[in-house]
Amino acid sequence: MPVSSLPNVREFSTDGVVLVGDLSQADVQEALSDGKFASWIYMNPESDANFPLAAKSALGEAFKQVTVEGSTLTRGLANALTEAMETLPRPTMVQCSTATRASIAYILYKAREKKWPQAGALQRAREMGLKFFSKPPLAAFVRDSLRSDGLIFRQLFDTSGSSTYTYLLGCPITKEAVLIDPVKEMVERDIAVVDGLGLKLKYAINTHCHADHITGTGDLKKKIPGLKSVISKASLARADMFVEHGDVISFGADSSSINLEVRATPGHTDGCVSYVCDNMVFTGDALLIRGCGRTDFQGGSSEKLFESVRNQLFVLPDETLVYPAHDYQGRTMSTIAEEKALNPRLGVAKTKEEFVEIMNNLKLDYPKQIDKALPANLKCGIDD
Ligand SMILES: N[C@@H](CCC(=O)N[C@@H](CSS)C(=O)NCC(=O)O)C(=O)O
Repeated sequence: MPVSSLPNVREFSTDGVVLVGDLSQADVQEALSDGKFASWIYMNPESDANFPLAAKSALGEAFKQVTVEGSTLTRGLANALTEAMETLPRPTMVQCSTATRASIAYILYKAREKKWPQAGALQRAREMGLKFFSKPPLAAFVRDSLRSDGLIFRQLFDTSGSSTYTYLLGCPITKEAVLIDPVKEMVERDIAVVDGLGLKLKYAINTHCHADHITGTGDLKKKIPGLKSVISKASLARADMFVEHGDVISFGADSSSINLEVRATPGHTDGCVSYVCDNMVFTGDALLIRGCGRTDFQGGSSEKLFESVRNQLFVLPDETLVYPAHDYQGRTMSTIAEEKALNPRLGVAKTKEEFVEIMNNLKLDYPKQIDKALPANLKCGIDD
């Protein structure tokens, strides 16, 4: 009998992982035949009537029983499941009553392997149709397990005039930290916040080559030896490290590293990227609160921006927190659900044609600092 005919079966052949529900003893024997499975994880207690005794006897150390039920849903359990998935030989069978809890083991393992932040992992789990979403306590367990425990986070505002938000993210264990979109005029403030929290800056990251202010990256690099600047390759700006869609910037402790997933979100400029971290997305000027970045200079394209927001940002879980690079009305954050419903330019009710029409008629003044900001930012914020 092929594995595909087992009850509630879900095969991830490239990972050598099969998720399955309760099996008859005959199915267990069949699954073990010809060495089809080199390891097995069973998620019900040993007392369960369907306990696959034959698998335990045949596989010895490669058989792991890990009870996944209400009272055991802790970070310790998530770590044990992930470790079992990482270390057991392939192919491995992951079994529970209906393959619902088994899907938890799979997403925890894939998120660690691919360094997906929580929001990115949950998006992919949804796209894969993993069954744990059908049980709210299990979905909550997965969400909590994928959070970056104790992540340090500060939102800092440019009071010198550009209304830019700079974001500080830090690891509570190693104290490594990154700044997203620092502003030249606010560098002393940023350093004071970093020092005050006992953090060590590793990366100064830009979402794009800004036109309205000079990045603080160059000055930060002068003051903090070893600090690396980061920007997208497509921005054509100077930096120590270039990122592209799909890259992950990691910092913090190995065991619980903090991951920033890079998503290309061109349209405001061709080199715009957004960074997904934990349950947040830092959207730069691609998606603003109830708005979006203008598309009338720096290679801007309304069509591209529409695709970027719809295909890279609105696919994130609804509860993902949106942190933009600017707000001109004192708003600090939004969510993907809010922007999908309420963004007057590109909420889901708007077509691409309507969006392009809106963008063609914004009639915004050019940013006051554009003539000095653009050349400086192409050189990592060095103003000469
Ligand atoms: N008045 C400001 C510039 C305001 C502006 O154009 N903001 C940009 C982002 S910075 S290039 C934008 O895309 N705005 C979209 C919008 O709808 O406001 C200045 O002079 O700096």
